[in-house]
Amino acid sequence: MSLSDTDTPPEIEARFRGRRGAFDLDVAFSFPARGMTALFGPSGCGKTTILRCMAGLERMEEGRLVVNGALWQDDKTFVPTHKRPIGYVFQEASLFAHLSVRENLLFGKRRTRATRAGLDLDEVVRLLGLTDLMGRSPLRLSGGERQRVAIGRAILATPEILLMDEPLAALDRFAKNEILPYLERLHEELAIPVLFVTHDLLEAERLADRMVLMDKGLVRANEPIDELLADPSLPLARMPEATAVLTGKVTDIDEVYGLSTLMVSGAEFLIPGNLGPVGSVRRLRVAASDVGLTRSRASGGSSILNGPVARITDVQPMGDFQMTVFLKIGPGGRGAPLLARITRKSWDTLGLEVGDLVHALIKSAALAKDV
Ligand SMILES: Nc1ncnc2c1ncn2[C@@H]1O[C@H](COP(=O)(O)OP(=O)(O)OP(=O)(O)O)[C@@H](O)[C@H]1O
Repeated sequence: MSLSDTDTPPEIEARFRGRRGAFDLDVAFSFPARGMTALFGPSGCGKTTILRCMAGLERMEEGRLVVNGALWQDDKTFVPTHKRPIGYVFQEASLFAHLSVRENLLFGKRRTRATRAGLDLDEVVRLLGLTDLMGRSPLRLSGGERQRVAIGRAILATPEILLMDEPLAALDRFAKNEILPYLERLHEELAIPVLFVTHDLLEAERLADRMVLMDKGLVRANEPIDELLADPSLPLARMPEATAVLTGKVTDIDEVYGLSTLMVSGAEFLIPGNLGPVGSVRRLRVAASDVGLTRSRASGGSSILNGPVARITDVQPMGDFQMTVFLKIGPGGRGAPLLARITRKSWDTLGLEVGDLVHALIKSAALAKDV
């Protein structure tokens, strides 16, 4: 029975075990063959090694890799790199200096296999904003522009999976901010699954649907990003900059007040600015430190527009004086996860307990940051 005969959506299944010098890698994880998955963890935890194993650039003592039902590696099989339909984007774009941007992009396209329909050149050029660069030499591009071309070239080869190894790491913050919106757009429109390595949490929060969290050669967690960031058993929610991501659909634009309504699991949010056409999917990052809690919302008594009902699912001390409160939005407490950072005094004064329903007050300015 082929995968298409079952209800199981296509996925990528990887298992690699072996030693490099003093470093032991022992990972087994799978992720859906759609959307963006971040491979996240501290320096030296094995992220690049995993990507290289997936590309067939390295072969571990034990390995198994299945991509969309096709076996690329097991005890007996090892599909060589040049036969793997992958796109690989490195930290530094390696473009052909003697070719124009257009020729570099078409070089990717020439390798296109006929089996899988992908984006055509015009779509890639539009998505990555390359129109004005097409005739230029890569030597006359900024780092961010070069990286956009490298990503475009990789996509035009219509791979089964796009592997990106810290594609933004070589860029300064300004260039990163310039390229991130293009990647967000790609995220919306690209059918090819992307596995990208990063140790920048902000990148993962903005782009990833899922995160594989690594530590010392092991996978510590592999979950949808919204759940992972707010998982009380993992370290990310305990960091000072702990942040939740909320994904929702734009349901209304109020031109008079300049507010967009975003329908998130469990509540509607009013977001300053025009978030784009009704129906589009948008993501909000909400820092725990931008969320306060109250038991009741006195009518008309607050400038805060967003105070959805949420249930407290867990609480952890953060140092001596603060608490991290874990919430699920909605009266049933089953909606999107959210985090709040409040003082221990407020926790005690309000007499809060796990299981309580509260209002999570979110500053509008905090919601307007990325959009
Ligand atoms: N061929 C090798 N021989 C010896 N040690 C190796 C070899 N390849 C990788 N290592 C070691 O394996 C560990 C994991 O390396 P890897 O590059 O995968 O980490 P990483 O998580 O991608 O790190 P970074 O975020 O710094 O790029 C490191 O300690 C590295 O020194």
